[in-house]
Amino acid sequence: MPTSWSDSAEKAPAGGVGATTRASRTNYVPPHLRNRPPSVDTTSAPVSHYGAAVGNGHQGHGGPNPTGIRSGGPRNDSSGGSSSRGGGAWNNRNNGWDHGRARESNPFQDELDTEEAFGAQENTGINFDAYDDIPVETSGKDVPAPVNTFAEIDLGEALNLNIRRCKYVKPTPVQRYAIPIALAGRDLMACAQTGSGKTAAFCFPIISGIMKSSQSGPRAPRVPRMAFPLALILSPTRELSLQIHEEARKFAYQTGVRVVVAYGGAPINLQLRELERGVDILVATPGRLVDLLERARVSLQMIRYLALDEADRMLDMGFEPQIRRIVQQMDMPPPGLRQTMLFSATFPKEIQRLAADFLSTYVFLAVGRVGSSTDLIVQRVEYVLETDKRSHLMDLLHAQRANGDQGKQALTLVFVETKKGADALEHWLCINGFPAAAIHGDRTQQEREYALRSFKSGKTPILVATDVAARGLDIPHVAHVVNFDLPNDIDDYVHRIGRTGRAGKTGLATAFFNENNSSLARPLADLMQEAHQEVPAWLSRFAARSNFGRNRRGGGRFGSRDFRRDTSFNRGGMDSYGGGHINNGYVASGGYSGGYGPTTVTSAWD
Ligand SMILES: Nc1ncnc2c1ncn2[C@@H]1O[C@H](COP(=O)(O)OP(=O)(O)OP(=O)(O)O)[C@@H](O)[C@H]1O
Repeated sequence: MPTSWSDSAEKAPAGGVGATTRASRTNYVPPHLRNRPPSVDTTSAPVSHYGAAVGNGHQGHGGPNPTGIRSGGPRNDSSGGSSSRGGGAWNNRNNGWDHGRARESNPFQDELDTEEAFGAQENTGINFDAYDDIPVETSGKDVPAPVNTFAEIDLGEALNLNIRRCKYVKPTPVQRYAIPIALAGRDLMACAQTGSGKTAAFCFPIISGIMKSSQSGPRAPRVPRMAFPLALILSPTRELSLQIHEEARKFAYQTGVRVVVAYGGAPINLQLRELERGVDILVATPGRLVDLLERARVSLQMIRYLALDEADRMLDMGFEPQIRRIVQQMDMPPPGLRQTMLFSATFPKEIQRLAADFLSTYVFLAVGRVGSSTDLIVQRVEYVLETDKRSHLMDLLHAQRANGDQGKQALTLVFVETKKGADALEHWLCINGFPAAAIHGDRTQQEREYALRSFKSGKTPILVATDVAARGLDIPHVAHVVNFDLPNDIDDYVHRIGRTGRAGKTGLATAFFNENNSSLARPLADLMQEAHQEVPAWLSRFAARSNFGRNRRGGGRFGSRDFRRDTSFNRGGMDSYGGGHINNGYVASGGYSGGYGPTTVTSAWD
């Protein structure tokens, strides 16, 4: 085992300039140098500022490494790396890639700006003590063993350096399990609690896989103005796609793997231009991707990795037809020929059943909630009549302000049911002296992004949101989530409160409950109990009266359980299910039940 992962990354300078020239770096041939005729190359092998040797005469491709040829298809990009601001002219052999990388904008800069805005830099590392007793369950055939450190995984030096730049010292539980599974080429359905690092869990293997396979794989056809990404990451909202893109750019910084984002509400021409410059990993929302496919500007025939973030949401009634279209009815290779990874904090069994269509002999991974990060969120439920909600919220905000919690560092996210309700509450808060912004599907994309920026920076420390902001968004310093209107579905509640208490930090979630929320009483009481929260007596009485939602989540200690464990399912026979394994002393109960109703599609979702 290597001494320490940190040891190796530590020695590299922060900017990467002058970093090592070790062979692992030379394998990857950046997009714009692939499939070029051998004629114009230099005879020497200049070493790039970043350690990647380029311009060697071998077959006209990069590097002194004789195997450093990637046949993965034409990449008309000049910028190199993942930045949209990369430079250099296309086919600029002498300084193209190197030059492009040198000009790759630093994706870590925005983070520095945010840290500055919030004053003293916080420890951004995960509080790993909070994860020590986390139950983990895997099922499927021949599940690869988990790792304890990044050092145990061969992710490649450039990626390791970026992990260190991200200040990730140890992998989170989902990363410990998911990364080796994905690196082994296995399909994966992973259910892990909110804020536990799922993005990196699917990005690392994709980036590493693309880097390592640069010398193998089939050639993409040469079709003018058509992009052939190797990996596709789909997410349900524009903001989440943007966030994944930002994260992936950091992980891919100076690796030569180029990440492009395409999402609705933004000018398509800019996105087309980015695609024309070459793309290895495409992060997209389904609607915009369908548009690009219909315009024949993107082909999925080279896809080797497909990741669905918030996969249960992507496969519910709202998105499923579009996802089927993209994954099954276009030119994407079928399961088995591509690697598919589905991630979410919640995975209803109906959705698991649907998802199985997209997977081949997959591993199911569940990282439990009890004794895990959801415990970091203190959950309170208060009985509040509809007519009293505003004054109740005002009391909360005044108390926060009096306690000094509403300082620059404490952000409050308030969830409401409707877009109109969001507008009205934002207005009311502002005229009552609480700077607020709002985000929902009727706002223009510019307005949405502005609201999010203003919230993140602390300029408007309150954000009123519909469910468009419920999933995936990783906003540091959100100290309080208020469910002004509770959702109808307990899984939506899980995602909403997960906007606080992220990466091992603590958070507070307050819900306003009244008769209108009766159907949520039982699953909410169950969830709170599981997470060791105090359940008010009146809520238990509501729950006892209610027949709704019994075992709604069906996951017991986990966000969900592998539906293949159901006896009914097993009778049907599925050869890919190879039994299960539970860690940390938790024993499989076996007897969990389904009971999921149809997934609710909230009106406010974009
Ligand atoms: N190994 C790690 N060490 C320290 N911080 C990490 C690590 N992995 C991820 N993080 C940080 O944890 C935070 C949450 O990660 P991420 O957004 O991927 O969570 P998630 O599981 O996708 O959450 P959600 O279910 O809400 O989408 C991010 O700020 C990320 O940078």
